[in-house]
Amino acid sequence: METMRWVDGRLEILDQTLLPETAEYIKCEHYETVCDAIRRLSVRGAPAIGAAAAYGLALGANAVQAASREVFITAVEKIAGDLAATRPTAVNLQWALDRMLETLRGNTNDNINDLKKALLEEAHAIYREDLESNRRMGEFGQTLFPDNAAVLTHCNAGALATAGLGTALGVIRAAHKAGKNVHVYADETRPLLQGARLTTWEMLQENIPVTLLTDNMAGYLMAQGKVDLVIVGADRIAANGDVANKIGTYGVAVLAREHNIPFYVAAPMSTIDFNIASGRDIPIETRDEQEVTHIAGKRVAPEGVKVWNPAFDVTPARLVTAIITDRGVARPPYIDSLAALAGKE
Ligand SMILES: CSC[C@@H](O)[C@@H](O)C(=O)COP(=O)(O)O
Repeated sequence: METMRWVDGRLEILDQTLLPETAEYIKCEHYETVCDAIRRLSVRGAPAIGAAAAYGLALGANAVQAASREVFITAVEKIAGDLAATRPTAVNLQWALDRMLETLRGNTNDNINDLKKALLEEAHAIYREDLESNRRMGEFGQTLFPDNAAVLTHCNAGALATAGLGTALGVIRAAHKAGKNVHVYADETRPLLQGARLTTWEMLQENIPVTLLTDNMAGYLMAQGKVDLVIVGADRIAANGDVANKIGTYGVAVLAREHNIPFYVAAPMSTIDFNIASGRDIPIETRDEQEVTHIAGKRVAPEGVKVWNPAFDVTPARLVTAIITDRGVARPPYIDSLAALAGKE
C-alpha cells in the first residue's frame, strides 16, 4: 500500500490516522490540504513528510498564475513557507522543500509551465530516491543483526513513514529477507500509538513475527534477556550524533544501555542536520493536549488537568551504538563519521 501517490494532477495521501481499521486516501486538490494532512499526522514519519511537502509544493505551484518567472518564484516560496511551518522537528521537511526551491531557482527557463513540470519531476525524484535509500539502509543495517534477533522498536519507522520499505523497519525487513530469524517487539508508542496501530500492521502483513507491548513494559522485557538489539528511526540528527525521535525513544536508549543492548538508529543522510551542532538546538514539537487526555477520541483524564505533550525527545549520541545511513554505518565519534559519510571531511 502506497503512503502517497500522484494521480491525475493531484496528490492522494493514505490517511494513517484511520489505520489499521480503514485504508482510505485523502484527495488533495490544493496544497493547503497537504499542510493539513501533515499537521494532523495523516501522513507522518520524517521521510514521508518530506516527500508529501515536495508534492504539496508541486501541487501549489500548479495553481499559481504568474505573469513572470520572478512573480512565480515568489509565490512558490510563500507556499514552501506554509508547508515548512506545519511541523518543526523532522528536518526532512525543510530538506525536501529546499531541494525543490533550488531546482526552481536553478532552472533558467522562463516558461512557467515548464517550471511547474520541473517541480513535479523533482517531487517524483525525491519520492523515488527515498525508496532506493531505504533499500541501501536495509543492506547496510541487516549485517548488524545476529542470525536470531529479538528486536525492540519504538514508534513506526516503516513503509508508512517513508516511500517504501522504511528506515528501522526497512532494516528489519532486509534481515528477515536475508533468512535471519527476526522477532519484533513493538512499543505501542503513546500518545498516538504509531507502534500499536502501524508497526504491528506492517509486520503482520509480511508475516514477520511481532509482539506488541505497552511502552512501560520495555524495561522488564530487557531485564528478562528477551531483547538482542533496539532499532529506531529519527526525525533529526545533529552533527554530533544526538538523535531526535518519537517521544519515549530516550527512555528506551537509557534502558538499552543499562542492559548492555546495542541501540541502533536508521536514517537517511537527509535526516542529518549539519547546521545543528547538538541535540540541544533541535526544535521539539509540542502537540495538542487532547492527544494525552483522550485515547481514540475517548477522554481518559479529568477535565482541567494540566498536560505536557512533547512529540519528540533527544537521545544523546553517547547512548547510540551506531547510525545506519543510506551511505553506510556511522560509529562514534559521530562528529567525524557522519561528516565523512557526507563527504564533508
Ligand atoms: C522513518 S520515520 C522516523 C521518525 O520520523 C519516526 O520514528 C517518528 O518519530 C515519527 O513521528 P510522527 O509524529 O509519527 O511523525
